[in-house]
Formats: sequence, structure tokens, C-alpha cells
Amino acid sequence: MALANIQDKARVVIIGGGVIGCSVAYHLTKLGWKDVVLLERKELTSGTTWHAAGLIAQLRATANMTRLAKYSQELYGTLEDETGVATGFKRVGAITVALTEDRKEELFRQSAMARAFGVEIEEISPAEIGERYPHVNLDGVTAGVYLPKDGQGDPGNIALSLARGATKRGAKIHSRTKVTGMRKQGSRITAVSWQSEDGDQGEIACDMVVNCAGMWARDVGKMAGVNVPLHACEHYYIVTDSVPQLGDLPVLRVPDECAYYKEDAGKILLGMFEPKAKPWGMEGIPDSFEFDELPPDFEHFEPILEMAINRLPLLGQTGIHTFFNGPESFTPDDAYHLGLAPGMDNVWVAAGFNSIGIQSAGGAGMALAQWMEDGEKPFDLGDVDIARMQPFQGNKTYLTERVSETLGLLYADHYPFRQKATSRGIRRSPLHEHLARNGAVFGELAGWERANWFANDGQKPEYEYSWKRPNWFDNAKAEHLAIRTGVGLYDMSSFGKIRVEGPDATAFLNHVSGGEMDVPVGKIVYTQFLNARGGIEADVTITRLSELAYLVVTPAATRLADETWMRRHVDDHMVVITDVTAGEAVLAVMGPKSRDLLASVSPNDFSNAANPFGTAQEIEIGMGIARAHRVSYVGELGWEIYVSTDMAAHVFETLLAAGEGHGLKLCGLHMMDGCRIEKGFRHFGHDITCEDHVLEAGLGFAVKTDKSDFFGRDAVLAKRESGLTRRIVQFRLNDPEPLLFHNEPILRDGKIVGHLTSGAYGHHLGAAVGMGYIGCAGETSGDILASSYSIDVAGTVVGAQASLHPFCDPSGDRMKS
Ligand SMILES: NCCCC(=O)O
Repeated sequence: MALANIQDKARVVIIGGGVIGCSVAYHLTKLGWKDVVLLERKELTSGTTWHAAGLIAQLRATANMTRLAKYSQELYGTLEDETGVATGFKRVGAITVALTEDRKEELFRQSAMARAFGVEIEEISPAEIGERYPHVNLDGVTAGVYLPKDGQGDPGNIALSLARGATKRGAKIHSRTKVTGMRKQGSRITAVSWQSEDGDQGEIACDMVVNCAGMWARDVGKMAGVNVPLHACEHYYIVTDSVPQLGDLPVLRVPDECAYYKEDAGKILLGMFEPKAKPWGMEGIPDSFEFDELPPDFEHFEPILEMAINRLPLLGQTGIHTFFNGPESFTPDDAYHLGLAPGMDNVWVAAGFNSIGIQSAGGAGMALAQWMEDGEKPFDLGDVDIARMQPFQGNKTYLTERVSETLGLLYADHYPFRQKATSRGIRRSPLHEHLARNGAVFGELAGWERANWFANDGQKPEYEYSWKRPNWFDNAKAEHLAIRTGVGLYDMSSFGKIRVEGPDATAFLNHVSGGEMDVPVGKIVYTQFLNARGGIEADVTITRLSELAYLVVTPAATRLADETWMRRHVDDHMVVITDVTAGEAVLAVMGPKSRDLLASVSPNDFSNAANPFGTAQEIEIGMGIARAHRVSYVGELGWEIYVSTDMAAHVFETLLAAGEGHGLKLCGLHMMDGCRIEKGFRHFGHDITCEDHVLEAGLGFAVKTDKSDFFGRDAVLAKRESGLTRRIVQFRLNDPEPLLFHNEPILRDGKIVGHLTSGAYGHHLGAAVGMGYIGCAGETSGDILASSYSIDVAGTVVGAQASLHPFCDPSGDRMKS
């Protein structure tokens, strides 16, 4: 039985009536979408939105996340005029306070980044903090930053205003209507079934579904067979009684004391991000949950409250009106989930907003709607793309442990290379114990434990985080120099490995990639998957294993996204695509002495004639067998040895034993990053993304427009015709001391023209190196290089050399030697 007022067909069904669902409905209707239906199990905003603090910050960790946050802030400033529903948005500004020298460095680096991203920001002294926020105790304050355009709003009203905007343009919103199931056909949801509180039920046939179900999104995802890794945690704040003559105050963040403060209607709201949070609701969120709160746990938040009373003494002089504890969703990496769910062709996700839902909702809704409209990401959304999540990350035990940390990480020191402490050791290379015994210090990516550097004998194998030269600086240097002058071995088993085989394998890979795939067996092709704009969706090597089979090798972090991209472009091709990542380990043996080392453990011929650069050969190694791929991401002579996981330890032991006579050094991935930047090799997600045109990224050599048609070819031809408007430039600091991490502003003749997309120390070159895009419409290489360049490192402008070619071995002779 269906209620008369709920239609039985829609173009899109949005599940969840929090601020995110309302924003998606608002933006889809703004794009002219009709038949937009939003279903909310209780009342709009009754899950998390209603109790959000409503801080509206603009600066986020990357350029595009900042772009989205800025968009939210601008939207909320004008929404009332359009919808008639006030958002309570006030541009009160925001101050973040540092209590340590490390935090000061972090804030000043963020401040430099803000300048590159076009966000107004001022670095301010303790005295200036006192002027802008007279109630704050300045004891121990080292510095601060002030963002005049930041603000705050009324979360519930922002959601209702967005909802009104959507309904005015025809969206239908049904509250008290719970989604009970989905009808699935292949990789599509064809209908959503619902039940209203008074017992009516029905089904809406639809073209698309958007899961905006907040802390219910993991369960809603399961209805569609989609992985949405998130978990609620308790989030605490208190609200004081009215404080006479408080006046408008900026938002105040004191991350070193895990606290934020917001003035609201003459009261102070103090919110907390404690280091060890309390996950909630994993055994099920009560069906009755609606505008509910959880019992406050005084012991849990007392330490933070004590610090806050010291920092803002008026808290101790004012009564507390409300102790609030409400659940909010957190994700494994503190980034929200947006986009088309892998495995499905019409299930979209916008969920897991990690306590920044209000400030993110406007931008996230806009980006998702545009993505749904175009069928392609409007710009790089890799930070939040749901496809970055690995299947195991939906595991309950993993999530429960991980989110207990990620809540607190919001305000922890964001040191470079900081690793998560929880939920570790889940994906391990078969060499893991060998590496650990040899002093490896691991970092985690996509669940993989990867050796980042090796401690010396007697050195504690642990990170000591710092903004200055870290405790592993000299270790990485020794590893780097071994690769440049001798031979090093590092474990790349975390590479994604995807086998593509079948009668149409060549035709399919020619269609989906820019490289020529009709090559002899054993050839390795470095290439990209492009979108219709010529932007880079994936950066891969593809090895022809046999007449009918290829191996696509992808970065660990993008394996699922790259596999998904291929599956979505199969069309009528007869191919089988299989993830074989776990089947083979990869040992990279690199450096000018790598040939000698391999020759000492293998009867095969590693000469240029037998195994030239860009080819793979089957080899015997020790008493095992493997495949030697002659490629390099560090810019040296070398091989990646692909060996089945059962023989990996044997091959490692063989190489290590033989390596003694060749000065073999075990190396980690910090070395790899420094080496690849010296060599100008791009890294997907940083230097190349879906919004970077392959020609502007300098990778025109890897796409062959003279082959058969391929996806993105027209955009490559068009760009050849119209000319480049931006180019990627490499930089080397003149001063050997400062460190680059990425996101530092690039100055050309004293003006900001871009930011670094990568940065690391180039131990071979003796200074920090980086790369980033600058605008260059109508300019020749000579014009670009005639300027003077510098990089803003935490507010200090450091002169830099610029180059359009790699600083290290521009001819590539070393790799091909
Ligand atoms: N929901 C609290 C947001 C905290 C922040 O913007 O810093």
C-alpha cells in the first residue's frame, strides 16, 4: 500500500534529511533536476545536524577542500535572500591559538598555504589575540592566526534553508519515512522501498540513489551492497549561562587544549576533541533516535574542561546551562565520503563528515550534484572520493578502534608524516617481519604497513615527529645516496596489481588508456587513464604478460578507484578484470650497482640488449622464479622484481645475502619520495589528478594520439591545438636548510602564482625540492624561466631555482644505462 502523496517514480532518491541531504537536494534542483525525492526517517536535522556547533571555517588541508569550504561560507551568506529562511550566518572571524613552537610552525605553514589558496588570513601575536578576544588567558600562547571571513551559523536553519531552496524548485521531502530496502539489478539500484511511521509502505523506482544517511550511512550502504566506512563517536560540548555584555566574538580554537569556543546569543559554547574518543552505536542505533542526546560522561571531559577554565576564566565564573553529548560520524582518515560507490553505477554517497558537516555541506552538495550531472568529477575530489576506502575499512572492529583516534586528530598536531596509532598491521607484505627485524619504521597507506625508513643499529625504530629535520633525516639521506651511487632494496608489495585478460584485452586497454597497448609480450607501458577533459584519472604501468593478458600496476591508494574506472569503461569488451594484488610481492632493486647484484643471484641476462628499459623478463632468482620489470620511480638503473608471495621471503633473503658484497642498503619510501621528486616524476593525487590535463602535467609522451581512439583523446588533441595554460615546474631551494612538504606557495617575481603539489628533501641535490603548476598562457619555456622564483616556507620567502626538466639526470641516461 503506498501513500498517495509519495510518488512511485523519481530521478533520484536522497536518503537522509540532515544538512548534507538537504544540500544535495538543493544543488541538484539548482542544476534543473526534476523528480528529486528526499526521504528522512524522522524529522529533518534530527540525527546530527541539529546539535552541530555550526562553525564555518574556510581553510582546509588541500586546495580543493578549501575551495569547497569557501563555497559553503559564501552560500550561507546569501541563502536567506534566496529562500527566505535565515541561516544565522555571521562572519565573526576565527582565531586559532598556538601554545607551542611546533603548533606555531603548523599555523604559519597553514597561513602560507591559505595565501596560496586565496583565503584571507593574518598571523597575529599573543597581544593581538588578546585585543581580538579579551577574555582569553594568554599564558603560554606563542602565536595565532586570524581568519576574518570565517564565521558561524545556525546548523538546523542552514539545513532548513537548503531544504526550502530545494522544495521551491520542486524537490519532494518526506519526513517520518524510513528506507527499508533497495531493489538491485546488476550494478544498479532500481527502486527504494520505504515505510512511514504510521505503517504505510511503498517503493520508488529511481535512476539514482544518494546515501546521505549520516551515522546510519554504513547500514544504508549495506542495503545497496556498498561499503561506507564510518562510525559515530560521542562529541561533547557545554554551553554556559548568559554572560553579560559578551558581545560578538570570533570563533576561538585552542587545538593544543583540544578546545573550540563559540559565542552564541550571549553564551559561550565550548566544544572538545579529546585524544581518545568514545565510539558509539556500533551495535545499532536505537530506532527511536530523534533529536536525542547521550548521557554526559564528566570524567571523560573533565581534563579538557579544566584546561578550558584556565584558558577562558569566565567559564569558571559562569553557570553551565547545558552539558551536551551527541553522536557524530567519523571516518578512518578524518575525510568525508563523497561520490559514486565502487561496485555500483548509480549509488552515490555523501556521509561521514567528522564534525565539520555544516562547513562542508554547501561545497560537498555542490560538488556531488555537479558530479552526478556530468558523470565526471568537476575537479579533484581524491581526498574525499569514497573510492579511496578499502573494502576492509568497513570492518566494525577496525572502525571502532580507528575512530577513537580520528576524532582527536582533528585538533592534534598535524606533523608531516604523522602516522595513525590505531588499527594498524592489517595488510602486511610477506617481507614485513624481515623488514621489521632490519629496523624498518612503518607507515600505513590503505591499510598496508610500508617501510618508510630504516633505523640504524642502536637507534630507536620510531618516528619523532617534527616540523624541522626529523629523527630519520640522516637515515633517509643514507638510503637516498645508496640508491644514487650504489644499490638499494625497497619493498613495493603494496602496489595494486590488476590482471586484465581475454580476447579483447588489447582493444580494451587501448580504449581506456592513452598508451599504445598493441606491443610485444614483455613490454611495459607507462600511461594514464584520462577523463573526457584530458584530466588524469589514473597513472599506471601496464605490462603485457602474454598475448591475452596484461598486468596493470597502480599506486596502493588508488587500486580500487583504478579498477573501478576500468570496470566502468568495459563497454562491450570481452575481458576479465581481477585484483591480484595479494598474489605477488614486489622488491625494487635500484641503483647503479643493481645489475651486478641481480647477476650474482640469477643466471638471466640483465643487459640492455636482453632486458632493455621498459621490458619485463621471467627470471630465476636464488632457487625461485620471478619476473624482473625494468622500470624505475627513483630515476636509476633498476628492476622491480615481481615474485609470488610464497617465494618472496626466499628472494629477499637471497638478495640480502648477496647484497653484502655489493653494499646493498635497505631503503624506505621517504627515500623514494625524495628521489622521485629530484627526477621530476609525478605522483598521482598530488602532482597529477583528474583536473590536471595530461599535456599540462608534462606527460604527453605517455599518450599516443596516433593510435586507435581512446577515452580522452579528443581533449588531448584540443589542448595541442589551443596550447597550454599551465605547466608543472620543478623547484630547488637555494638555501639547503628549509624543508618542503607540499602546498607551499610559489612566488614568481614576488607574486603568488601557485603552490607546490609535492615537496621533499633532495639529498643528492643538497636542498629541498618540489614541483607545482604555474599559469603560462601564451608563454614560451624561455619566458617562464626568465622570471625569478621563490617559495614561501611558513612565512619566510626562500629563493629557488626553477626548471622545466628534472634537476637530476634530465636525459634519463642513468635509468637506461
Ligand atoms: N563541529 C565542530 C567543528 C570544529 C571546528 O571547526 O574546528
